[in-house]
Parts: sequence; structure tokens; C-alpha cells
Amino acid sequence: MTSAAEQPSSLLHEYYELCKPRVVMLIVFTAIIGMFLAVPGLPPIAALVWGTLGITLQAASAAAINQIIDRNIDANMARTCGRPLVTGRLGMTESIAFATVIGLAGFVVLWFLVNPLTAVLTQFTLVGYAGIYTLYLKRATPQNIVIGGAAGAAPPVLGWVAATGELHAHSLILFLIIFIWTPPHFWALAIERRDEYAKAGVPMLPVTHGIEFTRTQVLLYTVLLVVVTILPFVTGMSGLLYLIGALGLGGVFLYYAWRLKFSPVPGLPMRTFGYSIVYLMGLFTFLLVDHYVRLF
Ligand code: HEM
Ligand SMILES: CC(C)=CCC/C(C)=C/CC/C(C)=C/COP(=O)(O)OP(=O)(O)O
Repeated sequence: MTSAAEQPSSLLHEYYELCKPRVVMLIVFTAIIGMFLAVPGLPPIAALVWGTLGITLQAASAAAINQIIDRNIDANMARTCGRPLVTGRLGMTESIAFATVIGLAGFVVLWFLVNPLTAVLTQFTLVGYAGIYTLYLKRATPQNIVIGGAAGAAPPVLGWVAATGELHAHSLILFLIIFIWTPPHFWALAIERRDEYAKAGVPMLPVTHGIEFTRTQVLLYTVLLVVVTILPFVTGMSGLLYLIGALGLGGVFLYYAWRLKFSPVPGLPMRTFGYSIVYLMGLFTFLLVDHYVRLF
């Protein structure tokens, strides 16, 4: 009799989990919106299909490499100890082979079916996250996620370049928004998980500088985020509908961050973290809807 771990459907699920599917989905969502914002009408179908596939494969490969490198850290935290490389449901050899194959496939798809610039920039992003952030920054400095956030912020730029073949200043505004969003997104979670990070020896901000200091940083970055999200409007990239949406979503984020600093209650850090995800989805949805409302 085969054990549950050996059944093909359950094995497939382990590979799926190795790719951090929910994070990758939001990352790819921002890349797709980058494609739509890059052009007045609809993006070229090849960029949309192959660009999405290539960026998804490379992001999933980056996430798998992160789990391969971090398996010992992941084993020490309740949140991550159920991951396939920790439980042993996937071995190192097949995980490395899987990450390599999908990463290479993503690069080839982008190079030949989209354009070489997208392939190269996406590959830099993969190295930025899986190499620079995971191998070095995460273990080295509490500013790890601020610097590493550059990799997570790149996908709208990648989508934009996939659709047009060139880097445009407007796409850098989208980069800036996710870059500034990352610290409140992550540090809200890290406040809740401080003890786990301390136990695993990872120098996240609440471990090195304390929870009170981290709450202040979450609030300051959220203020900066609201300011930065006005840029698409003032540069003429987006219209009034976007501005109203951005300020509404930003107001709620500020309310969370303010309470986290000045009247924290148990559970609030995780609710703030959860809202950060809703916020980014909402903001990018407003960017997209506004783009087409202005067009027609
Ligand atoms: C350096 C940058 C980032 C760091 C350190 C970070 C950290 C994290 C961590 C630790 C979690 C896990 C929460 C849990 O297991 O409960 C998480 C979840 C998540 N992150 Fe991030 N994140 C970053 C960037 C991003 C970016 C750029 C996106 C998308 C644009 C994103 C989207 C998400 C989503 C959707 C989840 C929820 C996943 C789930 O429900 O399993 N993150 N993030
Ligand atoms: C297009 C492309 C190549 C994109 C790659 C960018 C990418 C996959 C970013 C993911 C960001 C993220 C989940 C960071 C958390 O890592 P962590 O190790 O701190 O979190 P963990 O403890 O949950 O593993």
C-alpha cells in the first residue's frame, strides 16, 4: 500500500505549497495590472499570456529556493514548520530540481515569447529575493525586508516591460508603492511573531529594536505610503476615481497603524497584516478600473 505522502495528488499539493501560492498570486496580480496600465487599450495578448506564465514560474521558483535555503529557520517557527521540506514530504534533491526547472522554463518563456529585457529583469528579481534577501539580508540586518522589498516591488515593472519592451517612469511609481507598503505589511506580522523569530535567530526589527519601536515604524511607513499613493494622481497617470479609492483604503490602513501604536489590543497586529493584503489588492484594482474609466 502507498502512504498518503506518496499519492500523486498529495505530492502535487506539496510542490504547490513549495511555491508559496498565495503570495505569488498577489505578486502576479500586480504584474498583470502593470501590463494593463502600460498601454492605452489592451496589452498584446502574447505579453499577457506568456508574460504572466513566465513571471509566475520565476516567482514560484524564487519562493521554492527560499524554502530550500530557509528549511532550518522554517523548522523553528510554528508558522512555517509544516512546510514540505521541514516535514520531509519533499526531499532536497527533488525540490532543487523542481525550482531549477520551473525557474529556467520561466526565463526561456520570457526571453523567447515576451522580450529579453523582461527575462533579464525578472531573473534579477529572482536573484534579489532568493539570493540576496534569503541567503544574506534576512540573517544579517533588521532592515532586511526594507531592502529585500525591492524584489517584491518589481513585478508591476516587469509586467509593464513585458507589455511595452521599455522601462517607463510611471511603472517606477508602482514599484515605489509596493516598496513602501512592504514594511507595514511585514512588521505587523513580525510584531505578533516576535518570539518565534527570536527563537529562530532571525534579526527582525521587533527582535532587535523591540515592539514599541516597530509599531512606530509601521505608523511612519503607513503615513509615507498614503503620501506615495497620491503620486499616480499628481503625475496624471491615474484619475480622481483612483485618488478617492487610494485615500479611502489608505485612511483605513492609517487607522489600523494608529491603533497599533497608541491603543493596541491582542489580535490587532494580525488584523493589520491581513488588512495590508486587502489594501494592496484594492489599490491595484482601483488603478486598473480608473485606467479604463478614463479611457472610455
Ligand atoms: C520582502 C518582502 C516581503 C516580506 C518579508 C513578506 C513577508 C510575509 C510573510 C512572513 C508572510 C506569511 C504570513 C503567514 O504565514 O501567516 C506573508 C504573507 C503574505 N504576503 Fe508577504 N512579504 C513580502 C512581500 C510581499 C509582496 C511583494 C506581496 C504581494 C505583492 C506579498 C503578499 C503576501 C500575501 C498575499 C500573503 C498571505 C499568504 C497566505 O495567506 O498564506 N508579500 N508575507
Ligand atoms: C517575479 C519574481 C521572481 C518575484 C520574486 C519575489 C517574491 C517571490 C517575493 C516574495 C516575498 C516574500 C513572501 C517574502 C517573505 O519571505 P520570508 O522568507 O521572510 O518569509 P517566510 O518566513 O514566510 O518564508
